[in-house]
Amino acid sequence: MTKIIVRGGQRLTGTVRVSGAKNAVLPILAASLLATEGDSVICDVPLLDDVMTIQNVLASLGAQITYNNETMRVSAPIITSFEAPYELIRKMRASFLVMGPLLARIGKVRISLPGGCAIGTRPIDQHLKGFEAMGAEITLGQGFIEASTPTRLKGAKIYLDVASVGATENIMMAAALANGTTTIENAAKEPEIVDLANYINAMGGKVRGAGTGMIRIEGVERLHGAKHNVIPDRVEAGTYMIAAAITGGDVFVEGAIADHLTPVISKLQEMGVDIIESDNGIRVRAASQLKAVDVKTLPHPGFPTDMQSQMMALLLVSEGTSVVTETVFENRFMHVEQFQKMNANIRVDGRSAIVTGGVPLTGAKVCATDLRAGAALICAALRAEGETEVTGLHHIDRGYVNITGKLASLGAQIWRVEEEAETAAAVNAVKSASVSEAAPTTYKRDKEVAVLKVQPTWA
Ligand SMILES: CC(=O)N[C@H]1[C@@H](OP(=O)(O)OP(=O)(O)OC[C@H]2O[C@@H](n3ccc(=O)[nH]c3=O)[C@H](O)[C@@H]2O)O[C@H](CO)[C@@H](O)[C@@H]1O
Ligand SMILES: C=C(OP(=O)(O)O)C(=O)O
Repeated sequence: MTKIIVRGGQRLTGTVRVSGAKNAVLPILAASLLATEGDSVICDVPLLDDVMTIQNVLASLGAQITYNNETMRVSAPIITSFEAPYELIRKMRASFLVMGPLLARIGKVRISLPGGCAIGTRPIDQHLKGFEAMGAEITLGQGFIEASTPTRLKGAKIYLDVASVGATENIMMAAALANGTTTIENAAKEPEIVDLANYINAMGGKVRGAGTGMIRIEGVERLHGAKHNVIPDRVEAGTYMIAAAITGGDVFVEGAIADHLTPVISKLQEMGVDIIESDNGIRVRAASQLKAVDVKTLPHPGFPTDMQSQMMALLLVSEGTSVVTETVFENRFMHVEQFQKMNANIRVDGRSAIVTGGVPLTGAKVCATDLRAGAALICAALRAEGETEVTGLHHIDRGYVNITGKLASLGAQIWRVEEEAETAAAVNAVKSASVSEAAPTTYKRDKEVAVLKVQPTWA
């Protein structure tokens, strides 16, 4: 079985560079479907399994895509299908974000209910409510959603019952080409929403207020391709900050934007970690003895749920008792059972986990139950006595570029063992190579000859 092996006890030092943000690049690539003319050139695109999945989704809909040197070029003058392939949509939550662009661009879409990390029921009612308010007719059945609109979508006033990141993004993209103005109230405020709005505006869109709870989108008739640099991944940055702190290390997280990490930084400071912010990154210096703190996850600018499990790893080695409360997803404590295999003292009580810190962690065989759980287990393993084997790597590969190589460069004793020796050579070469060395890849649809142009019904 493919696994990561960590031998704990090394203090991390040095510099680690943060890649482009997964949760920003995925909606941005979906939004590139909105451009009827010109190529989009997206820079700082991380080499992640989720990025491969979204580019395959785009290719299946008719987009032409190349990827080289962390730059993805997307051209979608013709949309050839209104049906997003089930086997891709079920892999990843963000693939559902093609629904808004397809509805806006061609007025028709058939898509399955999305997959993604199994951290809760993750309904999509707020996305659908938004599209319906804009005039889409939606039918659901047998795990599929079909939506269509006989005319261009209409601008609407939409209030989200929950400040959903995905619903805000999907509606924002649909509204960009709608007839009239859309307002999204109780919109999500995450930095990834702002990045998407900046990209849509670079394409000729008119989005105002992104980053606040009220976003106003004036629809335009057409959008064009644009060049855009993806923001650095705040969750990846936060993960390396925790990795540094848990080993009592001294690490410069290059590219991390402190403004995007305010709640994480402030919790680390409360625990006694020294944080030095600068224009091009964040330096993390940790004492060997840290204090317990309570943490409650909330939508941005609250403490991010995507950092909850990594923070729990750090609390395991801090003096005192902490209460970690998860309010965003109802099933995001699956890492607790895995931590317990490493001798952690944690008790779950409803939406809270009570962590008794300071108990020595020991290496164990553990499994990544979701993406961030996997990262958190690696963090804990860096501190644990002895060797830890982490399996379930398909989760980690969705969201971390070369995590073993990056941690090893900081002095961690960590390596990846592939299932079969032959695949090891190939996979490691791709994962560890700087992306600039990777050959450009062109993704094309299988049936290039049978191009079916899907015209909007109102064209
Ligand atoms: C690809 C991506 O960007 N993923 C992120 C995105 O996921 P995602 O966009 O799926 O998360 P949401 O913000 O939509 O979910 C937040 C909460 O709202 C609920 N909800 C959501 C939509 C809806 O229609 N109805 C509803 O009830 C969800 O079940 C959840 O309890 O934001 C999450 C919250 O910061 C992060 O953990 C994910 O990493
Ligand atoms: C939950 C996450 O991703 P997704 O929404 O794609 O499942 C995550 O990035 O931590």
